[in-house]
Amino acid sequence: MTEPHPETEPHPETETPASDAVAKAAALVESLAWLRSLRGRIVVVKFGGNAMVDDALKHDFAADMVYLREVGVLPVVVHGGGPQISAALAARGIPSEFRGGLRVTTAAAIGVVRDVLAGAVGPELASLIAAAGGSAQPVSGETDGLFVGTRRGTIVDGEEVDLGFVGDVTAVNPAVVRAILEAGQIPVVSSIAPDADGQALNVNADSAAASLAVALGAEKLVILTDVAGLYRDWPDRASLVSAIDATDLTALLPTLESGMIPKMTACLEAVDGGVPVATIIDGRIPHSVLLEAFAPSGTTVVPTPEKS
Ligand SMILES: Nc1ncnc2c1ncn2[C@@H]1O[C@H](COP(=O)(O)OP(=O)(O)O)[C@@H](O)[C@H]1O
Ligand SMILES: CC(=O)N[C@@H](CCC(=O)OP(=O)(O)O)C(=O)O
Repeated sequence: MTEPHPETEPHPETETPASDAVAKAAALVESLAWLRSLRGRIVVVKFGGNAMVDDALKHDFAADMVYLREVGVLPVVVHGGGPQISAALAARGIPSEFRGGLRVTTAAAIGVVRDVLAGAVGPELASLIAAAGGSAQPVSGETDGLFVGTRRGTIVDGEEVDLGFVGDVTAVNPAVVRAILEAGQIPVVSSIAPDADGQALNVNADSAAASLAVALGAEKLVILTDVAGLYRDWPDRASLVSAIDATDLTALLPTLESGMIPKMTACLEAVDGGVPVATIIDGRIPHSVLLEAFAPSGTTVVPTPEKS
């Protein structure tokens, strides 16, 4: 009797692969079209909501960014930090309130906002990406002219409200972000923008992500949040919007509340500025960014189709 050849004899345990292994292989094959469409393209990802304050979700997010970069997509992260800023202000006894989804930022608060975003949250996220096997570079909007901001207020119930040191990004010089991408790294951007006099302004991170996506000519803007997406008739859970075009969203914007106002305004700005698609996804789900790539979820905003 001849001895079985170790390299050609089937291993008894691998003769019938488990069905979950087959499903994994199928998912990899399925991801090919998506990979091809995004390879070499910039995807701006706004990291925020629950995913920012849950350690396991933070690690999953960092791993997703590393994965994207390894397969040739160019992720650029813009991070939020609302809960961390609120905690730091409270610890210092500095009052803080939101109007129209934006934080009223006093002279006492702006330094804390900058310390939390650019001094703590951004560097921590960059370290997590490094721990997940990637390479990331924290960069504040104040670095090398990345952002220039202009002060803004807001309208609440028809009344103009002064928000203090809060701004919109009105100019972007993405050279520093491009240099980080070219060095093979993942930029992690904090949403602080100096005005023309060098005064730091607090910019909502969704809004900063949209401005950056437009300036970089990104292929996609992805915004993580802590709901399943945009609800047309919040809080009616049956009213989740899976896709909406810019015209329809413009009409819906005045009916939105709180944090959804800057978020959906950001999506609109992105697609109006030439980004082909902006998506709000549920960051409470582990690996939400990768999952969205395989199986679209949340709310997708697209430009208004041209009439033929
Ligand atoms: N139409 C709506 N659809 C979805 N969420 C809404 C809507 N209107 C208000 N919200 C609220 O907005 C929140 C998201 O905004 P925010 O808390 O600022 O998000 P994040 O922390 O992810 O930046 C949701 O958790 C929800 O409570
Ligand atoms: C003007 C304004 O509201 N700025 C935000 C900046 C951080 C942010 O946008 O964080 P999230 O994405 O976690 O909400 C703030 O002070 O909370």
